[in-house]
Amino acid sequence: MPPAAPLTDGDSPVRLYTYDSVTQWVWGAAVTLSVALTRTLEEKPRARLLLSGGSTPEPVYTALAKAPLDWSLVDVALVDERWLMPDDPDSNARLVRQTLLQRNAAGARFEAITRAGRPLAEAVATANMHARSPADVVVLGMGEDGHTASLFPGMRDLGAALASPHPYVAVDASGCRGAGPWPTRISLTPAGLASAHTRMLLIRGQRKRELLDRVLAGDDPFEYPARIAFTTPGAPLHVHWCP
Ligand SMILES: O=C1O[C@H](COP(=O)(O)O)[C@@H](O)[C@H](O)[C@H]1O
Repeated sequence: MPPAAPLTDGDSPVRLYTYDSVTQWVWGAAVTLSVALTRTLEEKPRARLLLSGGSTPEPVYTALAKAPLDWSLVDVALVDERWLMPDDPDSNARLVRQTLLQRNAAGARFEAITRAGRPLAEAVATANMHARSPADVVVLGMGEDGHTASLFPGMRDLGAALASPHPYVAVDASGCRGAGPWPTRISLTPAGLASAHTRMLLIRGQRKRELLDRVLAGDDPFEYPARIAFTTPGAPLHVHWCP
């Protein structure tokens, strides 16, 4: 099924695609990602795909796993990770393994950020080393507090993360409700997002639709860090939403 037509015009830094049903949203987003990866592989020997975690993207990743790509040429990495081992049920690595890295996509190369016995600083350094290959396609999410990746409003080191020249940083989101029981995290930064030629934001539900309107009404990332998705110079942001 082809993606729904964007609601915003072609010059806007944000293109909004709305779907009537979850099924349409899943397939619209999955087809868009599959096309973006196919086009990348027409231009480059390998494609680099960065994926968010959380609860929203699961069915899209499951659908994308069926895409008829040469997945052995796709490097899959994470937008962010909680300071949990990659087999922890609450880790973003586990989500990606159980949903995307199946079926046709089982042959993709996956880089988890955390590994048993590896300290936080080393995990960040390794993520930054992998990120020397710039991201091509990035899938972002947005929490109900307006966070994206692991950049939370009110987070004490948010300024440093936003200004970092490095693609990944360690963050301490203690006291940020949206971080749940996992305050220590590793996050993509605007510097890490900038290279991607395809940026997608996957959101569902009326609350996030209303939040999106507030996010799009300004440009201060300290209020809503999700604004980096469209204020970071580079590619336009494709927002895929359904009720
Ligand atoms: O904690 C996280 O939350 C966001 C949003 O997740 P959702 O459950 O509201 O969809 C996610 O994008 C991020 O990768 C994750 O670490």
